[in-house]
Amino acid sequence: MATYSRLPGSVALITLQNPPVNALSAAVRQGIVDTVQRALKDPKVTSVVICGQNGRFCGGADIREFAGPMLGPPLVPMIHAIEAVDKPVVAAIEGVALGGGLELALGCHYRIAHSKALLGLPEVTLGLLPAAGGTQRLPRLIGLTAALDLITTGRHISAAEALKLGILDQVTDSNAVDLAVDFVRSVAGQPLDSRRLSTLACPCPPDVDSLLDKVMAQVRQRSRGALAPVACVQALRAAATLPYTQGMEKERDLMATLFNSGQARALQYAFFSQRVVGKWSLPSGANWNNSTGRTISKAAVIGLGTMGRGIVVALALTGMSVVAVETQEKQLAEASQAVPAMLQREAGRRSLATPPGVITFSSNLQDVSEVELVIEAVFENMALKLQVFRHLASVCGPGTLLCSNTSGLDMDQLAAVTKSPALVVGMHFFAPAHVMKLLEVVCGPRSSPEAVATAMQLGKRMGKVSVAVGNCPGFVGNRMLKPYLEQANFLLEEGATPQQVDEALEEFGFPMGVFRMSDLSGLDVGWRIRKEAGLTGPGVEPSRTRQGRRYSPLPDQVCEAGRLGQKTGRGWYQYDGPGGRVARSDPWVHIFLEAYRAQHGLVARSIAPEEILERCLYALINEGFNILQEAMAAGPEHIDAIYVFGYGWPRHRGGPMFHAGQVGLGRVLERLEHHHHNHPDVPHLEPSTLLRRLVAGGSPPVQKWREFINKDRVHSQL
Ligand SMILES: CCC[C@H](O)CC(=O)SCCNC(=O)CCNC(=O)[C@H](O)C(C)(C)COP(=O)([O-])OP(=O)([O-])OC[C@H]1O[C@@H](n2cnc3c(N)ncnc32)[C@H](O)[C@@H]1OP(=O)([O-])[O-]
Repeated sequence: MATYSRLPGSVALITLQNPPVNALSAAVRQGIVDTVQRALKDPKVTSVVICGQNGRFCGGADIREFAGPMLGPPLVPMIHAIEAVDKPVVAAIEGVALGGGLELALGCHYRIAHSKALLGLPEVTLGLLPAAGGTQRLPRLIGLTAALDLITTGRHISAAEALKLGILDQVTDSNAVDLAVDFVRSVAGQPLDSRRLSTLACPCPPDVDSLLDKVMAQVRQRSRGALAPVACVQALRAAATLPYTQGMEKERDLMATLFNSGQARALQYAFFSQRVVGKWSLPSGANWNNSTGRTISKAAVIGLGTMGRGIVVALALTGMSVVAVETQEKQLAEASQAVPAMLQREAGRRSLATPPGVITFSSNLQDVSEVELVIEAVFENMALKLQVFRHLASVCGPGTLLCSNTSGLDMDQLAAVTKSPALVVGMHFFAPAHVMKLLEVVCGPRSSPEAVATAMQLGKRMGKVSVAVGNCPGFVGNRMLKPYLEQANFLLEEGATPQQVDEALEEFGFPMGVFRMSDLSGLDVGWRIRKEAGLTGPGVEPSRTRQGRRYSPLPDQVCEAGRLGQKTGRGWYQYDGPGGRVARSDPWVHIFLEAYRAQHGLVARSIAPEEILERCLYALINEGFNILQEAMAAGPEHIDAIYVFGYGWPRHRGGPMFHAGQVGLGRVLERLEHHHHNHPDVPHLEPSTLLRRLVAGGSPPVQKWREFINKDRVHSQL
């Protein structure tokens, strides 16, 4: 709703009320229509201020309403009516003016904001465009070039930047509503024609066509198949080339196409998934709402390889002091050079409100005795990690939280060698740890609510999307990756090339296909894990069946040839030299694959991109169903957030589990059955019981899966 009050000096104050972000629900829109009418009709009112309750102007259209029929007054005529009012209307912006919220402000004649306010048109991130006149009014106000940037990226900008761009008329460090009220009194009676943005011409550079073509080309390349950024450019072309009314028609038509697309549904689902995962719970009943985490002010990181260095930076960026420990002198010397530079770069990029914390480098584990939380980030080797945890248990106080950055080892085994297993929890970062948004918080069977809450809160402080997961080999992300990688290798055996597999996945929307990604991460990482698992190495029978199932030794053989990826200048592709970035097809790989197939009597066949996608993605999705059934993830949103934020799953496809729903669960089941029939020695292709159950239950939408999962859970950690 919206409330109306009359202030001294003939000012009407309209306050939007819809906590927590005053989204423009049907009731709020109706409230605005009614109160604006009232202000218009009241002869004693000469000017109007619109603000939002609780220091937040407006977070835009109510996204929850998008799923149902459109009720209440529509936004476009409502904003148009405000613009047409013959009494000055000022938007007093505190907190946020995003999406429809900023569009509402653009319909007002003046905009005044608090210096801490954030503004933006983030609709593109929801698969939409600013369709309440945003694509037509903003370029008329700030020019085509700046509007293209804001609308196609959806980025939030500070009040200072908005002032510079000309979106705001004034910015204040004190109360924006009070200033707006004073201001509107001072402009009452002045002509408003030049303040009605819809009547202005759009300032454009002389070579408008070439600018639009250039931006369109950039957007197409960056968006990896997403429709909304392209539609945003089309709408802005209309703003630059057509009269306002026709521009609005174009905006409406483009919005209609986007609104009904699967991509918009996927992106809105991704928006809510990101928020759902913050609300973690444990089987004990402990959850985000009833558990208190500790506020950490001093932490330590053990191991300063690539991951450890990134973790140190991520922690220091929160303002806490960090003890960075590395026992190998050479590695320590390198890290103490590299880490401060990384910190400085990242702090500069983020323009931090609080200065970064102090980092102390040490080669002595004893130096962590005073910290409140330790993150172990040594080599992925259980014996080594156990040794570190035993040492930590003797050095640290019994109340210290001990965390491991393991990417898949048993957290409970690590907890068992400490004095307080309840204070042991996994914090699985993704490389580079100070940049990547995902954090898997691994809850062992003995992890206390306090330990989980602390890790989740710390993740939030570091700006991560933290997802609580159960303790199983590979946790959630890497466990699902295993069948995906496995299928990619099998496809090479059967006749595909690394390029064909990568192209199919990149066409789907991944920033990099599986082989280019493996070259970037280093092929030795997986090789070491397979050796630890006894799947390869001296004494292991070199057959294509290992541990009772089909196995492809191809990646091991590539490593044995000294090809470890980008770092050695050769892997599944060739590069310009060690550390090179541009992947080129390598004749060596083709000859190697042919020789391998000939040696094993395999006849290469032509493999269509559809089969590549089905085999890789459905195997991964199938493992996701197993994970849900075993309660290693609390819901499909958790898996989807992990894949979107940690594994490059295209956001406009929602995540693997959402994608399965979009394809149709029946279809996924049928194709898995088909591929399992053709490859009975690949257990990962055998459809999960949960998937069968969901299909038998009528393939409910992803939001309803929990009802089936809870009936079906094998054992539960989350
Ligand atoms: C014709 C139409 C044209 C128009 O152009 C279309 C639009 O405007 S599209 C819209 C364009 N606008 C956007 O894209 C802005 C989207 N919103 C944001 O970016 C952030 O929420 C914001 C920065 C505002 C606050 O961040 P923060 O302080 O970290 O807080 P938080 O993020 O944790 O959210 C708190 C709670 O509010 C909920 N909720 C939030 N916004 C909306 C909404 N619009 N609606 C409904 N609900 C919304 C959110 O789900 C959460 O609920 P819960 O049940 O407690 O989990």
